[in-house]
Amino acid sequence: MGIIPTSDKFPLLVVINPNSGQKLGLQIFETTIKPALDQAGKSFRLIESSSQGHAQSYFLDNIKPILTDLVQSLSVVDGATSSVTPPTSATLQIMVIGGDGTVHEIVNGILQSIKDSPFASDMFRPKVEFTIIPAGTGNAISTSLGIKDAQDALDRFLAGKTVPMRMMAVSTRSKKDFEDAVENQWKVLVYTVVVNSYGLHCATVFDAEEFRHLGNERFRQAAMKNVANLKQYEGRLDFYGPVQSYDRTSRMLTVVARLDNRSGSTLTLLGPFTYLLITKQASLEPGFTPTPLADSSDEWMDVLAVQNVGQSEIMQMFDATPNGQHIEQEKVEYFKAKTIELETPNQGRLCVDGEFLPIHGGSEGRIRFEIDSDPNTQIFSVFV
Ligand SMILES: Nc1ncnc2c1ncn2[C@@H]1O[C@H](COP(=O)(O)OP(=O)(O)OP(=O)(O)O)[C@@H](O)[C@H]1O
Repeated sequence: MGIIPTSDKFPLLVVINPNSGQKLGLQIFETTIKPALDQAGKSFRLIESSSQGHAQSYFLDNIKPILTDLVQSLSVVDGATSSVTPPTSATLQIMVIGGDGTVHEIVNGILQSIKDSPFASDMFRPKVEFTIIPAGTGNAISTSLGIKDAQDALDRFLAGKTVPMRMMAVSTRSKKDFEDAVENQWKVLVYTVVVNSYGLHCATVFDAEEFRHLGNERFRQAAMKNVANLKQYEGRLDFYGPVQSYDRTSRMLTVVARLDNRSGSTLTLLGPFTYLLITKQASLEPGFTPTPLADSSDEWMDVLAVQNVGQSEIMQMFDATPNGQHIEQEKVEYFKAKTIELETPNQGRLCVDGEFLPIHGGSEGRIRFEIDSDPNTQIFSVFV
């Protein structure tokens, strides 16, 4: 199913998740978004997600025909020879009325479809510009960009300035590739735009599903449940290549490792971890800024690590997260890195943008996190 442009401008794709957050997506569209788009003369096509995974499968199935139509609408026809010159790039605009989970699904649907295909190559590479109308629960991406509400997001879209929205690639190795020591054995399982977590945060997100009816409060309820029954999560974190660390004395990031040396790790944290985040966003919800130095556009992943602490240290950390002051606390470690591997001795669970991945344990079950630098996947930007 393709899209026939209704004008010389290709339509904006408006993806609504009616189930996000307080379920206000359709109302926000009708009262705030549609009148403004109509007034601006901006044509659009509405895509309403009907179930979990629908936005991802929609883009997996439809992004190639959509890009084909987009390219056709931009191709230049030579009047004399009738030859057609297709563009080497094309910009697709997607407005999401929903939360981070919907953005995550769209990104993964698009990349699953076009990666390693002629739709993302040196000959042709699309650009995808997101406008995120915050209608979810956490709205981490919007909150981190300082977007206050739907009207603010809309105003930024109409103003037209974008910045790159970089992703993290989460990879594993198959048992066979690991045993055969196959070169380039890492396979990307998923791309994440918000956060990968292990330990207390992951357990909290997992348990928060049962409190979904409580809105944002569900994370607090689930966190308190897990703090009351605090566990330590065994594992080691190996950093490769350049690493920066937050230095509490100078209150600055300092270089720990400069080399892009992939032969050995440049820093190791031996755990066990109470709390571990690897993220691209400063805030995960309004009033919760665990990685205040994160920038969704830069070439780093921000790491917040708290190793083997008790309830009082964790509560002290939570108390200081609204303004990011927890990074001054002794037990809180903060890094910026480009390639990280997590190895756990036993099976475990990883949270990737609100979804869950099993960790198989042992060195063959290592999970790699990388700030993705492939130009064929770094195609996303966001209006700011
Ligand atoms: N029509 C639908 N009914 C039920 N669930 C849906 C529907 N459409 C999408 N979903 C699922 O809703 C989930 C949550 O979506 P989303 O992330 O947009 O909102 P949120 O969880 O409230 O916000 P945030 O991720 O910002 O905290 C996603 O996993 C998505 O797959």
